[in-house]
Amino acid sequence: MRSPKDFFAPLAVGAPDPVREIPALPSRMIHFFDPGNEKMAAKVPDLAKKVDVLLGNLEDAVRADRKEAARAGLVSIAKANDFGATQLWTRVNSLDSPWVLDDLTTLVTEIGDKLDVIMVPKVEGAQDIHYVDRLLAQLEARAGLRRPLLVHAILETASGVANVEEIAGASPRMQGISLGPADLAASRRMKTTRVGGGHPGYLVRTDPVGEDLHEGRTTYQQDLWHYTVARMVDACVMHGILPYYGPFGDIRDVVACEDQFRNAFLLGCVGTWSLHPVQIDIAKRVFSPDPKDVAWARRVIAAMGDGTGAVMIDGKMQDDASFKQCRVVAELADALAERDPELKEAYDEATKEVQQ
Ligand SMILES: CC(=O)SCCNC(=O)CCNC(=O)[C@H](O)C(C)(C)COP(=O)(O)OP(=O)(O)OC[C@H]1O[C@@H](n2cnc3c(N)ncnc32)[C@H](O)[C@@H]1OP(=O)(O)O
Ligand SMILES: O=CC(=O)O
Ligand SMILES: [Mg+2]
Repeated sequence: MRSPKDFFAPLAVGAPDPVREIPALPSRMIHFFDPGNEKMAAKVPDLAKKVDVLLGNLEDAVRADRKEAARAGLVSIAKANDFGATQLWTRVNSLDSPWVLDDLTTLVTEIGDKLDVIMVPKVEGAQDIHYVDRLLAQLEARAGLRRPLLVHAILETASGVANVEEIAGASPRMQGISLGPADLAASRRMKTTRVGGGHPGYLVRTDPVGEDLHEGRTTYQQDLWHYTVARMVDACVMHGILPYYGPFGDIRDVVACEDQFRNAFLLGCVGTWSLHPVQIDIAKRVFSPDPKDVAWARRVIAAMGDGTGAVMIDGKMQDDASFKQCRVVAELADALAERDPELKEAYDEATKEVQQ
């Protein structure tokens, strides 16, 4: 184990100093595209204006015989475009694959100055992050990078879930963790065949009302991902990094997609993945706090002064704890408003209405 004293020392001579704090940049949607797919690649400059994060995906969903085209495509897209405030991430192939070494070597040396975060799939434990950490330091030194690349882990194996706290704290590069429900379901041998979302068979039923065990009993579908998302959020917060929901594969079902995203938002996630352009606006809507909630939060903060004591607002008791919740909402709204003039207007408008 590294000594805490050495945690923020570079892992290779000439590599940049690790960051001490993970920047809380807007990342409501991490938009996946296949950089080797010409149609998708052509949409990237436009999409960059609409999303917080663009992610060039090299792993699953890219055919084995297209891996090299995807990698080369990402290099040329990154070189040809300036994405402004939109972050550029990549998802490399898994650490046991024949492609990952070339993914990391090529991307860091060719476009390391353009990339913000490297997403690592199928992370099993801290050892996987340690491997990537040292390799990135060596490559950063070779490329002469002045800013360290950050690392994002996908939580998609049973052992990854069992080790999630140590993964979250394995390196100062750790930026965040996303739930990977599809691979996680396979790893756990869950009996589902979907990419994220619920399942009608996972339910609870009210007690019987009479002799007939079928009559008058309501069922409620339960969330398959509640435990994992909640555990992931705690691990991330404990280590000062950011939690995300992952993919929702039923592209047509925009309603259930919004529900799944909102559950994750309410539980503490800061964003999600968008797999198709239709999911971008859903993520934006869900992961930007509602103007009414922002107005309420600002009102509570104003009424609470230094944040101690208790006050009554519209019949509801507010104290230090609700003040802190309101600050989470208000600070997120302020950060998003800085980037999005429409949101700023909506938040300020709702705040004015509450003050009148
Ligand atoms: C479990 C996991 O690992 S999830 C993460 C890995 N998976 C992915 O990254 C999947 C990314 N998304 C996709 O590959 C595609 O969206 C698919 C295969 C799901 C659907 O693609 P299509 O059948 O082409 O969808 P559709 O016909 O609705 O697309 C409409 C247009 O949007 C484009 N488009 C679709 N998805 C994307 C995207 N993610 N980014 C940019 N453009 C896209 C299509 O190329 C098409 O362009 P066109 O109008 O010029 O023909
Ligand atoms: O990579 C994502 C997943 O759900 O698997
Ligand atoms: Mg996966």
